[in-house]
Amino acid sequence: MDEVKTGDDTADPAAARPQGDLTVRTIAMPADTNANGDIFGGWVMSQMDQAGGIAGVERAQGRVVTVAVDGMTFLRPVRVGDVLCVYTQVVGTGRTSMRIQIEAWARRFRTQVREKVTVGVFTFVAIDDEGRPRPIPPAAPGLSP
Ligand SMILES: CC(=O)SCCNC(=O)CCNC(=O)[C@H](O)C(C)(C)COP(=O)(O)OP(=O)(O)OC[C@H]1O[C@@H](n2cnc3c(N)ncnc32)[C@H](O)[C@@H]1OP(=O)(O)O
Repeated sequence: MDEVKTGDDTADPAAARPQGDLTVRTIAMPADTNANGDIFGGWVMSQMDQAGGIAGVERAQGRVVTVAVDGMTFLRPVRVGDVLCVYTQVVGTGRTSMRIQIEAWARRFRTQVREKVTVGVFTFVAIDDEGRPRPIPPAAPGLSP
């Protein structure tokens, strides 16, 4: 699989910046809370899956499905009123599959404070109209991988 290196911003959290393109931006609502009053991890994963799907469709120029999720880490809770911003970056492609690094950041309610809340690498497979894997087309010039 062709892979690209991604930035490691763990050394200096104060200097941390989202990696990738802003793909989904949405607000966390009361209906998405768990018994603790925080937002369900499943809701955050769903937003990440949708963002990965958008990035995957763009890269694969057609339908894709999620086949695997690796290294999902919930770093901080998301709270009602936070703006969830999901960033995506294609970090590797195989014949029919793509690995997309996805970061979710929360802009805290009524502040400009931004925190990384969840990260994971999702694998999507390009599929044809019958749901069978199809080859990923070559990347557009200047884009990698
Ligand atoms: C169940 C759900 O609703 S989950 C949510 C939505 N997702 C889905 O519905 C997807 C359900 N799964 C499927 O339809 C099928 O498994 C498919 C179409 C994704 C893959 O079909 P398969 O017959 O397994 O295809 P195949 O074995 O050729 O693998 C296709 C690619 O996926 C990759 N792949 C398959 N399984 C995995 C896995 N668990 N992890 C990472 N990559 C995988 C293969 O390495 C291959 O990549 P490559 O062509 O780049 O080398």
